[in-house]
Amino acid sequence: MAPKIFIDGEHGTTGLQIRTRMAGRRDVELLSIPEAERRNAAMREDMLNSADIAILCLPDDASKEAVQMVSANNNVRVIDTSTAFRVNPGWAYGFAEMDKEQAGKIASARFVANPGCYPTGAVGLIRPLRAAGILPDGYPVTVNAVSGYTGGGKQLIAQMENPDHPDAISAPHFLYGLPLTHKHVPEMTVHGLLDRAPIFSPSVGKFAQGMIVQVPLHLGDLAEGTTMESIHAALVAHYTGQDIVTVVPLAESKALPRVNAVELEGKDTMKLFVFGTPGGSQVNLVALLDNLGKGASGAAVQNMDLMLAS
Ligand SMILES: NC(=O)C1=CN([C@@H]2O[C@H](COP(=O)(O)OP(=O)(O)OC[C@H]3O[C@@H](n4cnc5c(N)ncnc54)[C@H](OP(=O)(O)O)[C@@H]3O)[C@@H](O)[C@H]2O)C=CC1
Ligand SMILES: CC(=O)N[C@@H](CCC(=O)OP(=O)(O)O)C(=O)O
Repeated sequence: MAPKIFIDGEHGTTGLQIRTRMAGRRDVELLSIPEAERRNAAMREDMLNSADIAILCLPDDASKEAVQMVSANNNVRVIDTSTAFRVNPGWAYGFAEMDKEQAGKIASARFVANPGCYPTGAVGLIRPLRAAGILPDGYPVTVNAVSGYTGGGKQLIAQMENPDHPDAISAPHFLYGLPLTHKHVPEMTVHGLLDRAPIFSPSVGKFAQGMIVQVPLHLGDLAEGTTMESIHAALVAHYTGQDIVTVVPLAESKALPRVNAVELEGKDTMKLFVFGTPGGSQVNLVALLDNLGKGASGAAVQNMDLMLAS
């Protein structure tokens, strides 16, 4: 019998994209409730408890409520796409490429926390350098990023796409998270293996799907002898053996005049770049992804497949 999958929040931005990715799959049975009943708690509870894997695509509070609904039912495994459980030690962090053991941890977990879009890029760049001893304790890491506006879900999509919306946003690019307390900072700190919280400055551009995450570094403040080439080599070594996270060759990066935020739109992969001048004193590490691909729905389906294979 095909395993049953229920996407709670299937009519939202992340849920819809998971459904699209699952369309035509015969190896799973999708459980569904009509859009008009999406907030019907009794129906959701029934579906959640009928599923082999429940994928939660809900705001944090609704996710916590859904987890309560299945907590006593050991037959249901959960993938949560919200921020609610990402630094909870009882949950496996759903970034399969972050360590060699992570895919196995996800595969055998009952509870998997899908990473945030920005942390996917930031952790993807930072963690290998911490693990290799290149990024020392106390380094003042900064993370600057731009996201497609679908990252803000249905509400931000309406504000960006509908000029008649009462809170319409006309800016082609805006900074937010200005108090520097974005909800992704704890996740970047914990899974980036940082001992000091990074300064995180997010922004949104007038494009639907895509993301650039930047981590600029001063080489002189890293482990002795660190160069642009040794950072690149550490990233290559970390991501060898899989094909979802690609480290772009230095010669290829050097030839690029610009990085296009929407290059990976619709794809579930992530590209990492090391920019700078050979022999120079600074580098800029860049992650390129689709906020709804490797940053959300693509990662959720990847995690579901790992769990189904176990
Ligand atoms: N968009 C993105 O790029 C990313 C999103 N995420 C996370 O994924 C989750 C979903 O976000 P996203 O898809 O963007 O959000 P959306 O607002 O687009 O969709 C959320 C869906 O959940 C429904 N919902 C809200 N509250 C409840 C409730 N109490 N009970 C049942 N259903 C409810 C909404 O219904 P209604 O229409 O009635 O509000 C809507 O269908 C969030 O936790 C978000 O942080 C993670 C990574 C990236
Ligand atoms: C553009 C935009 O608004 N992005 C969202 C993050 C999207 C994401 O990763 O979602 P989680 O809420 O699941 O972490 C934000 O900054 O809150």
